[in-house]
Amino acid sequence: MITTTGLTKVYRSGGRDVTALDGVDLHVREGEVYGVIGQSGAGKSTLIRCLNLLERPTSGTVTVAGQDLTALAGNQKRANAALRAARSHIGMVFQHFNLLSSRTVQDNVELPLEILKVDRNERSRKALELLDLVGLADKAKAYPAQLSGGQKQRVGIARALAGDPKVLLSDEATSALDPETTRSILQLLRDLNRQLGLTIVLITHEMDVVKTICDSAALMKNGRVVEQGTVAELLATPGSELARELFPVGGEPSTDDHTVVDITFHGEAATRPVISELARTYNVDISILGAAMDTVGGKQIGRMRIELPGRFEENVVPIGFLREQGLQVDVADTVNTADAAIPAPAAALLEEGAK
Ligand SMILES: Nc1ncnc2c1ncn2[C@@H]1O[C@H](COP(=O)(O)OP(=O)(O)OP(=O)(O)O)[C@@H](O)[C@H]1O
Repeated sequence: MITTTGLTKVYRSGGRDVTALDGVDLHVREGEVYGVIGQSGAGKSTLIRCLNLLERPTSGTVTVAGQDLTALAGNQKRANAALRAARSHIGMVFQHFNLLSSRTVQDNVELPLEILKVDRNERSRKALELLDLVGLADKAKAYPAQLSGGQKQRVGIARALAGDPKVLLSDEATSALDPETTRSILQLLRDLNRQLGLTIVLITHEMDVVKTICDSAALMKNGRVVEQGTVAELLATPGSELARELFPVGGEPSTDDHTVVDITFHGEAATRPVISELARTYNVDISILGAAMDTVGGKQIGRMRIELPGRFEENVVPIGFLREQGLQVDVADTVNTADAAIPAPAAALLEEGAK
């Protein structure tokens, strides 16, 4: 639904160039909720603003629903009209709602339809339908100042849906809201995604948001996407920073003379009793140091940190067994760095063990 290739944005600021986006290749599938996460200054806002050409990229392309928006962006009147038409199929929700205080809730939702020159009766019908969809049918005549933060964001979402968008972009839509209201807005976004088949790209700095509603995620650092994929793919990627943040497992190893292993369960492997099989097959005592299980997109996913007696060299075969079960297995390099990917020599030994 959305593809960017080599997307680059350089700002000229105070006589020097700031590269906010540095060759971003993004792939968002139709109907998914896609989270972009990263620290302040990573380039998230710039990216989302480039997706609907609110910000004009310095180079690279943005294609939404098969249409190359960057090709439409020109200075001629016709190009602008084409871009406006394409943009009407991309809704946007903002952190601070951006409602007009002098307009009623209904009139705020009608605004994009006025710009699209939809007639008065149709505008009114559509706005009331959308307010009903976001649970605010009784607030049509209220003014933004009379609403709570969560209600304001519901109006912002209804307004974003006015042009029947295929894509909804959300720029930190829940950052200004308390945890309870955040949950209800995320639930609303999830419901809209399912009911309307809406593709949603949301940017956030909160891992919990990604965990609650995202099917896929990308991690941004210094204007680059350093990891991206479905949650299951990320979990299956050795050393994935996103996977580690999504499913942190704590637990300190007891002594140096043990091997600490982080196991990621997803798909069919999540439902099999692999730990007890391991203990029985190899007659080994296993300590569980930490674990986190969750349901993501209706599938059980989790991580577990276990400790096996003996050094790594003595555990090559049991670890090989775990990998044969289709589990993602990361062996701690040394004590307290158990989240590290399998170190190269260890990986070589594991392959030996598997033979
Ligand atoms: N209009 C601008 N002019 C100059 N530099 C800018 C402009 N907008 C953003 N930048 C710079 O581009 C980089 C990326 O900023 P951006 O706002 O996209 O990051 P972000 O990840 O969204 O951060 P935050 O979470 O704090 O909003 C930063 O170094 C920022 O200072």
